[in-house]
Amino acid sequence: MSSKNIVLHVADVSKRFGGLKALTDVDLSVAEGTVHAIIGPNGAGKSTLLNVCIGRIRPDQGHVVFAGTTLDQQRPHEINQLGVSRVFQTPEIFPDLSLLDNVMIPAFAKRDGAYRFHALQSVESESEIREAAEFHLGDVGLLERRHQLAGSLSRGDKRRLELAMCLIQKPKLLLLDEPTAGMSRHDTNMTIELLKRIKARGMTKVIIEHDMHVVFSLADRVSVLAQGRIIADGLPDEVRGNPKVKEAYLGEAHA
Ligand SMILES: Nc1ncnc2c1ncn2[C@@H]1O[C@H](COP(=O)(O)OP(=O)(O)OP(=O)(O)O)[C@@H](O)[C@H]1O
Repeated sequence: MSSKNIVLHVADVSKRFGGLKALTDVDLSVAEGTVHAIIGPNGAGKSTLLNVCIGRIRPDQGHVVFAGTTLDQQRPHEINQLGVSRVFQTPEIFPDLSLLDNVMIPAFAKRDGAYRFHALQSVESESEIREAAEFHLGDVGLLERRHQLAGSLSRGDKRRLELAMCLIQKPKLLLLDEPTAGMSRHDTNMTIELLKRIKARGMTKVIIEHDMHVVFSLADRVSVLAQGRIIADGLPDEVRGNPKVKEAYLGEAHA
């Protein structure tokens, strides 16, 4: 690991679901300003690990430390307020509200600590938030559709909307669970370009991704999970050539 500041440290985390060991002794360090990809076959524990990082799942053992704060007792909205945002596999949007309202709500939440739409803010700050929402809708290519209802979007567009909902919070750490799932190749490439632009803004990202084109276009470092354990961790080219990684994926192909 480089000498850069570690912004996220997963230390010795284990999680069982009944008899199933979803995560076993997982250690992971994410350096500030980098894109860290987590890859692995289906059922490897990637989403569980992400959910541990945002406080949705409590580990049976181990800790997660974000920017010097141990997250053991923190609830999801408190972790969000510390500067962690996430894009889920299934977009969590407000289908009956416009795209613009969807992107404005998390900005109020970040500031006020709750999902209140008309909170105690002045009209001026509301107009600033609207401007920021329009900027981030532009970021994800949805500005022209800002007055449309979010429920009318395709699955790929809902994921881009959710990304804008994260970006407006200006997170220190952005966690992305398969950000290009359900997208056409064109939209996938647009998302890669967008994530590269965000990288230039210095935001640290952890990305779970099945699409190796996305992983190798973006990642500075790759960790590989298989059956709940980290089996490889390193630079993308090192991981690509690792025989254990090939075996884990071949095992899946032959399953
Ligand atoms: N809430 C739960 N209760 C019981 N088992 C669960 C739960 N969540 C996940 N699992 C199991 O834990 C294991 C890891 O699941 P997880 O979703 O973290 O894997 P993944 O690597 O994200 O898979 P995929 O790539 O298919 O999304 C799987 O065997 C899954 O069935």
